[in-house]
Parts: sequence; structure tokens; C-alpha cells
Amino acid sequence: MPIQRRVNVKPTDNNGIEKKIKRGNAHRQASFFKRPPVYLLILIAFVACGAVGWLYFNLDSEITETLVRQGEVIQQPRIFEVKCSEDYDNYKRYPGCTPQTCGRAVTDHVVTHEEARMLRRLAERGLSLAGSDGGASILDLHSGALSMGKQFVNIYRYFGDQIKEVFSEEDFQLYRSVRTRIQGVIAETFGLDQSRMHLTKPTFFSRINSTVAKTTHDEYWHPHIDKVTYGSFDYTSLLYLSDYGSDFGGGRFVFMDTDGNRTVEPRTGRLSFFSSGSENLHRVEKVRWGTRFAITVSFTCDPAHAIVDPALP
Ligand SMILES: O=C(O)CCC(=O)C(=O)O
Ligand SMILES: [Fe+2]
Repeated sequence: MPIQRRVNVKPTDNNGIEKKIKRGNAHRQASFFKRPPVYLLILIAFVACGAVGWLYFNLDSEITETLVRQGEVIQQPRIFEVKCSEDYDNYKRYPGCTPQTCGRAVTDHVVTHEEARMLRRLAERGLSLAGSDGGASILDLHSGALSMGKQFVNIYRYFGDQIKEVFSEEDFQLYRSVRTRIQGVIAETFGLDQSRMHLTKPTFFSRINSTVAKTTHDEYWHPHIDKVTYGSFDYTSLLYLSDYGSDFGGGRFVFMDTDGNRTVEPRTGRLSFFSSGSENLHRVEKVRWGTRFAITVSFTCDPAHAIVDPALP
């Protein structure tokens, strides 16, 4: 006789199963909120990193308009007229020089790429003699000032005759030639008498990297008005010696207008110039990586603040 297994079958209780399923679902939902699955954690971490990275790179910019991009080569000077501030009323006026119309302009055809590269090599040689402990170093060939650690030295005194092994007569000739051309294009753009404009100090090469600032001299990024910061400036020019986006990141020049920010992206050989009053409040974005080289060459209308071109002693 076949053995009959007696299976203890309980009567089906549909209500009980439903309750169990509901309990199971509730439990799964509760644990989902208590301990989200790993893939969700990874996704959240990914999004958070992206957001932080985006903020890091973009919080500093808030750019409303890019006046000139690094990647374009402009064939004609790009000129932007701006209403002159009232600052000029507080200064003596010099006919043929004091700004009557104010503004800013950018051109890529005053200095050749090769000349800009030669000036960059000059700056690299000079600045390699010392440099700031922080991220911003300057070399002023007129006064001889060179950043060294937390202060400045005079290269002509500090290195004496050895400086002639670093800079040649041709370097200074190039500086003079470039300075003269810059003066010419500023005069033409603003309708000035070139002979009434004078080179003024400081005129300097700058080298900026992302090293943390050690002194206030390294804090190049603050918004400022050149006429206030430097006193004698009436027209500021900046000649860029390296490329935004490939030599360095950050470091764009920003005009801070009441209706938004407008940038100029540095490009090797690009010249940007502007009237130095508060109509051209500006700043430089912090350099995030790489090294940015530029020269500041400025002009005054006041003959009392004129300087001669830099020269070897
Ligand atoms: O290097 C620049 O783009 C600007 C520097 C500047 O604002 C200055 O020298 O006053
Ligand atoms: Fe400035």
C-alpha cells in the first residue's frame, strides 16, 4: 500500500497573505528611505561633485558678455564706447590728451605673434631670477622692481652688471617699438594728439599662477580703477603674452559695468586698452591653473608724471 503522506494543509487564508504582502512592501519602502541603494548614493555623489565643480569654475565669472574670445583673431580693432565718468572733472585737463570720449578697445594686429613670444621669453628670463612666494610676480624694467619672496628688489642694483647677461639691447628696442605702436593706436582710437601722451609708471610684466597669495601684492583679483590705484594713469593698455584656455585657466579680464560683466579673453599678442577712469572698473579672475603672462603699459596726460622708456643702465 502506498504510503500516503499526510500533508498538513492549512485552510487558505487570503486575508493573511494580503496582510503579509502589504507588510513586506511597507518594510521595503521604509528601508529604501532609511538606507538608499548604493547606485543612488553614487549618483547623488556624482551630481554633487559636478555641482561643486561647476560652482568652483563659474561662481567667479558671472559673465554677461564676452567682448572678445580667445579663439578668434579680430581683423579690425573692436571699439566699445562708454560714457566718461565724472572723475576727470577733479583733474587738470590737458587738451589733446584728457579723455573726451571714453571707452575700451581690443586689437590683435598691433603686435605680431612672434614679437609677443619674444616679450614673453624676456619676461620668463627676468622673472626666473626671483618671483613672489604668492601667485603674482611683476618685473618693472623702468624702475627695476622685481618680486622676490614677499617683497621686491631692484634688479639693476641686486644683479649689477650681470643683468646684461639676462636682457639685451634688442629686448629694450622691442619694448620701445611696441610701446610706440600702442601709443599710436590709443591716440588714433580716442582721437588724441600722440605727442601729448606720455608713458607713465608703473609699466610692468606680470606673471600669475594659482599659488595661494602670501601678501597683498599677490592679490591681483580685486576690482579697481586704474586712475585711483596708480594715480597718474589716463589710458591703460594690456598686452597679453599667453593664451586663456591653453596656457592657463581663469585669469580673464573683466570690465564690471553696472548692467553686468564684460570679459576680454587673453590671447598671445592681443592688445586691450581703455580710458583709466571709473567708467572702466575692472578685475582679473583668479588664475585656476597654468601661468598667465601680460604687460601693463600706461599713459598719462600730465607731463609731470612722464617717464622715459626703460633702458639698460
Ligand atoms: O593683466 C590684466 O589683465 C589686468 C591687470 C590690471 O588690471 C592692472 O595692471 O591694473
Ligand atoms: Fe588695472
